[in-house]
Amino acid sequence: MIVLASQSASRRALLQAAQVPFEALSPGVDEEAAKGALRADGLDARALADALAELKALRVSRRVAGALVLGCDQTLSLGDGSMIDKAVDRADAERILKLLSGQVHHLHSAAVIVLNGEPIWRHVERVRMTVRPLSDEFIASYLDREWDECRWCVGCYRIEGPGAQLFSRIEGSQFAIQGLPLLPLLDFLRTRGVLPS
Ligand SMILES: Nc1nc2c(ncn2[C@@H]2O[C@H](COP(=O)(O)OP(=O)(O)OP(=O)(O)O)[C@@H](O)[C@H]2O)c(=O)[nH]1
Repeated sequence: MIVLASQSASRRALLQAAQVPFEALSPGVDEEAAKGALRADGLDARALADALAELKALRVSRRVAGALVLGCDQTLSLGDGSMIDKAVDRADAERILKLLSGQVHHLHSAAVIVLNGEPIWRHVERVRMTVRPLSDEFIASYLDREWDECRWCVGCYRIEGPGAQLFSRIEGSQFAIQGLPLLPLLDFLRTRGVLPS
């Protein structure tokens, strides 16, 4: 059994589908405040995802002595290294999708496992995402259908849903896009006897 320090339905679904025994606890982290402080320290997108994943796992680890606690986070970076946050409203989602249109961006999907307050494993997977050129009409119709679902997703897309229509190429793991670098995590869990080898 592991503890997932997350409120993400998508992360829970990934672990459930892979038959990883877990319980989920909310990390209770003010992510925006933490993100602001870490970015002020100059962390890039990859390091930021790793640090936030660790923070969530550490926060829950204090409450569950002896448990393997998994924290996760995702960040999205453009070619110039600038980062995109989750859309605050539908107009912001339109702005983001116009920014991503016809460009390559990277999604950084981090996972950290903490045991008794000590990080013992971490993995950040970078997925290279090529968005095809999107017309304003397509973006508007896509958000008409998908805004209520994709608003919780960094990048305004659910790759396993209509988000697939945004891309001409994806280089990396779909698991990592949906929420966490699953295969490296399963490798680690096998070494700990949580999963059968
Ligand atoms: N279903 C689905 N979810 C996605 C996709 N891309 C990103 N997400 C979700 O978008 C969210 C990214 O925000 P985060 O800040 O990393 O996580 P969160 O949802 O706030 O949840 P916590 O783990 O509690 O922080 C996660 O829940 C991801 O699982 C996707 O393509 N499909």
